[in-house]
Amino acid sequence: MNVTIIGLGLIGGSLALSLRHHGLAQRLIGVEANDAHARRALELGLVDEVEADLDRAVRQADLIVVAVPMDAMVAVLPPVLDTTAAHQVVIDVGSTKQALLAAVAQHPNRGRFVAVHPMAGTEHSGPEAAINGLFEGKTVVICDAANSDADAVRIVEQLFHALPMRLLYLDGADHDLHTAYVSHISHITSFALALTVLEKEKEEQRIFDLASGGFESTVRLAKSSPATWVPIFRQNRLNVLDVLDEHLHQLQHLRELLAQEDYQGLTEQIQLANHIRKILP
Ligand SMILES: NC(=O)c1ccc[n+]([C@@H]2O[C@H](COP(=O)([O-])OP(=O)(O)OC[C@H]3O[C@@H](n4cnc5c(N)ncnc54)[C@H](O)[C@@H]3O)[C@@H](O)[C@H]2O)c1
Ligand SMILES: O=C(O)C(=O)C[C@]1(C(=O)O)C=C[C@@H](O)C=C1
Repeated sequence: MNVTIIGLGLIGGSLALSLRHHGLAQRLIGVEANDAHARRALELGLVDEVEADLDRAVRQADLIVVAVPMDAMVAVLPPVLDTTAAHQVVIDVGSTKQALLAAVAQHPNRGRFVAVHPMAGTEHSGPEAAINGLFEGKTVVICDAANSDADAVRIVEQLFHALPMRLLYLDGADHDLHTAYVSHISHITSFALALTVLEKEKEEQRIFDLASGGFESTVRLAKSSPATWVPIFRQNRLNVLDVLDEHLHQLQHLRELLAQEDYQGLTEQIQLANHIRKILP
């Protein structure tokens, strides 16, 4: 397969490495808005060439992957589909789905598009962040598969099985609800934790000296880029607000138990939280 990847950052770059590693891509063509990223992607060997003209890049590929931030995704996908022919397949890798699916719902080439979300990533971005093997053993969500052509879905299923990834099928609304409840809220809490510590602990050396596994593991996501996360929060605003209200309630409850010296109550809440061990052993 010839593959065109639009957006040569963490996810586009990692997918390029995985496709190459598994012998799934013969020729890899990149499209990248940031010249420095384009140059670095070529130096790192993520793609064979970078094409400045979007239409030309799309026409040369069997598979087109759109791997740009969610605000750009909604702008880029319709023109990509305008150029897509009946033998080609287009996928996205976006973290939210409803706005994107709505943007192409009436497109005459909608059937060639398969909405895909690999549940794998890191807090880093750009071509330097690309990792071979990032997707191995992880889940990939395929959304609203019934609205894509059956042969396009089959090609995408074979591709992700080969990486290998576990396939999960959801409709766009369920996808956005459940990713808000698990993934998006985790980023909000980590940003809030970093802001809290930076506000209270003015001596940065103290943060450096005292940060151990606990702080490192809970603050890791706060290193993530606003260019990735603001568009996600914007497109999934209502679901994120819903889960954020619950989170604020939980924080308030824990605060009240401590203020009231209700240590039995705190024990019970921590035991309830420990249930997560059964789900994620
Ligand atoms: N970061 C994660 O952990 C993660 C995981 C799964 C899915 N995603 C989704 O994958 C997509 C890409 O995220 P990422 O983490 O790889 O971001 P990234 O910032 O690492 O890479 C995005 C790249 O797209 C480029 N770009 C932006 N607009 C463009 C345009 N119009 N045309 C061409 N290139 C353009 C940027 O310059 C950048 O190099 C996002 O939609 C994100 O929601 C991210
Ligand atoms: O592990 C991380 O650093 C991630 O942010 C990956 C992560 C997540 O688990 O929330 C982030 C966004 C996605 O759309 C999918 C995966």
